[in-house]
Amino acid sequence: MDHVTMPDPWAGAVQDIIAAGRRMDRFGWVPATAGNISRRLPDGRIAITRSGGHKGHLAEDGVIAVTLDGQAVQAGDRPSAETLLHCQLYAHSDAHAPEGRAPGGRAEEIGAVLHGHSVAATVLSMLPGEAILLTGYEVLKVFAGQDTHDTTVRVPVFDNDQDIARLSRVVAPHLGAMPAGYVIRGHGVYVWGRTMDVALARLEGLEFLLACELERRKLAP
Ligand SMILES: CSCCC(=O)C(=O)COP(=O)(O)O
Ligand SMILES: [Zn+2]
Repeated sequence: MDHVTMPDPWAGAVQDIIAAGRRMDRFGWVPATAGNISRRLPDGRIAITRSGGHKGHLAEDGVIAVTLDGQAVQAGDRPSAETLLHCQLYAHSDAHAPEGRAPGGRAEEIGAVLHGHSVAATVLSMLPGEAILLTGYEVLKVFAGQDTHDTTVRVPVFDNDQDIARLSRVVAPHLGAMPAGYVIRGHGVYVWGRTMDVALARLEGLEFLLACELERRKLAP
């Protein structure tokens, strides 16, 4: 009988995260040690980047496991400083996902979360206001529930806070109503998806639109 090799879920998650970090680095979205990346494991735990490393040059030991409440599985491991922002998205999706569908941008099953620090997200979010409005762009259709350019997608902007637990409490009431993700002021974006590929596509879409918006405002301030 042929020997069948079963895929190793941990190795798969680590490779997804390493590849995502490289892709984000190619676009310049993870400068220095910025950004963090996570993926859900089949047992409900989360694979997430270790704090402080360069996310474009991750090795296998740059990814560690945490529980859904953000505790490192292995004592002494230091997960991303922003782990709680990832965990709250997974926990919310567990509590609300209607079988993985996301009509109208409502809660969906979340399998991967990405955080980057692009120039466009950083600069645009320093302008006053509680949201960045994206209107009329074809690429808006990359977001769940959007099927026309003829619409406005609201990307909430939350004030930055070094106290991540407190920041997560500010984000909490908006969970399930952010089809494009959110931005932390002067800091960067959070985007998620059912799979790593979906999360990456949405991140590329959002970053493209933020870059467009930055250019547009330079032309017509
Ligand atoms: C130099 S970036 C400051 C920290 C940050 O915002 C970030 O995204 C990276 O933090 P981590 O602990 O995940 O490495
Ligand atoms: Zn950050």
